[in-house]
Amino acid sequence: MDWIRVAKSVRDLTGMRGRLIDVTEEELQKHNIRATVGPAYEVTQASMVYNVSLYMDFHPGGEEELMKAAGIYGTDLFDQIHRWVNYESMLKECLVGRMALKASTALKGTVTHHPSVSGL
Ligand code: HEM
Repeated sequence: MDWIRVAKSVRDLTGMRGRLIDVTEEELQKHNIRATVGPAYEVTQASMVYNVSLYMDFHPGGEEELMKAAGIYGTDLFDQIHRWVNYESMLKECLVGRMALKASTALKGTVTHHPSVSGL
């Protein structure tokens, strides 16, 4: 069966029962391995987070390549290889949520190192 048919036929592909979540940095990093039951997450453009566990076996570039972007912000790698690929449509059923914005992310490298706010 091809990927599109699989994606359409599997009920609750992400295991999230249709719920979308805000994925924290910590949560994303936990999913950097391919688990048999648990998901491997991948982030692409617009900070969407996808569960690519099932797609893994269908990726024309292979599992090893796809796993390079698991658990991290994978957009740059993705774009270097195939900017033209319509991941949004291909992975529609695999969407887990969006990256949660952390207050400290915006401050990283600047205010966080200031002695008066070092507790951040
Ligand atoms: C996250 C979602 C991704 C999707 C939906 C996806 C999808 C695809 C598709 C549709 C192709 C075939 C393109 C064509 O023949 O024109 C492809 C090929 C390929 N992908 Fe991905 N990809 C993803 C991520 C990645 C990442 C992160 C990497 C590398 C780090 C990667 C590496 C490759 C390589 C090397 C090929 C070429 C295989 C070949 O032509 O022999 N892909 N991918």
